[in-house]
Amino acid sequence: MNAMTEDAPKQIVVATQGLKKTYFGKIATPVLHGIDIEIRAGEFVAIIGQSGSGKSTLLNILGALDIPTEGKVLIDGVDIATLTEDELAALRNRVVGFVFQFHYLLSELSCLENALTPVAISKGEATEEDTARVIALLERVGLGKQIHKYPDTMSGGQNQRCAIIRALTNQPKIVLADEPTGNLDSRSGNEVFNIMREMNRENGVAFIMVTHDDRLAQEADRILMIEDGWVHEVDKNEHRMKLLSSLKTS
Ligand SMILES: Nc1ncnc2c1ncn2[C@@H]1O[C@H](COP(=O)(O)OP(=O)(O)OP(=O)(O)O)[C@@H](O)[C@H]1O
Repeated sequence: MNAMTEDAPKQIVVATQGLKKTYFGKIATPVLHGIDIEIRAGEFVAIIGQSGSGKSTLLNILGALDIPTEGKVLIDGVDIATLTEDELAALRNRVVGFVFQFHYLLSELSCLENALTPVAISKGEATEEDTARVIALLERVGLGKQIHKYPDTMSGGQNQRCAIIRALTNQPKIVLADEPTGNLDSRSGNEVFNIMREMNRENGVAFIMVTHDDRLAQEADRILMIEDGWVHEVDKNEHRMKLLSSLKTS
């Protein structure tokens, strides 16, 4: 590889331009006022901000689970407003993986069957190759002995690790994780985070993670903060200093 290709900026996998979101209920709630962000292949980005600031709203829009009131969302270079419902569902299934605070594994399926569901949805049936690949991923995250177990016989951390592999099964370009460690004790939370970071580094999948945990945010490549409806990039050195002083006083 020559220096030019090494320095070439990575592909933008998700971007927003002038993104606004208002919820219209009895009263209108403006949440996002005009967001321009770009996330590149292989980046690990943390989204932080106070409760109610709009983190989940932004993440849901980035994954095309919700639509903006104004502005553009480009997923893998495609302006999603130009797609039909079916095209959007196909793009989402091919390019985006999701991890939520609660694992949402299906209780009647084993760990392996749960992890294979995105393949089953896109292809109808998993091939032997798919199954072997997903078993290898489950083994990679320490679930080799759990593959035939059901969610209610696995720990919270094991279920969340299975949910992460499910998000990676279709070899997406982006994984969106909404407080993936929020329901776990700190040890399991750290394990789950480390697995996401390893998967990000090994497979070059971009991760966008909403978190309330400033220690985990500090481990990301970039930190974006939502404040008063706007997003700004947080200087990681300043964030580290604040984190250290809060740890000293706590
Ligand atoms: N479906 C909805 N209808 C109306 N208002 C909504 C809806 N969903 C979210 N909101 C409001 O939008 C704002 C942002 O919510 P959002 O869940 O995105 O915040 P958040 O930063 O993820 O919060 P938290 O950290 O508590 O999970 C909040 O004021 C919330 O009450």
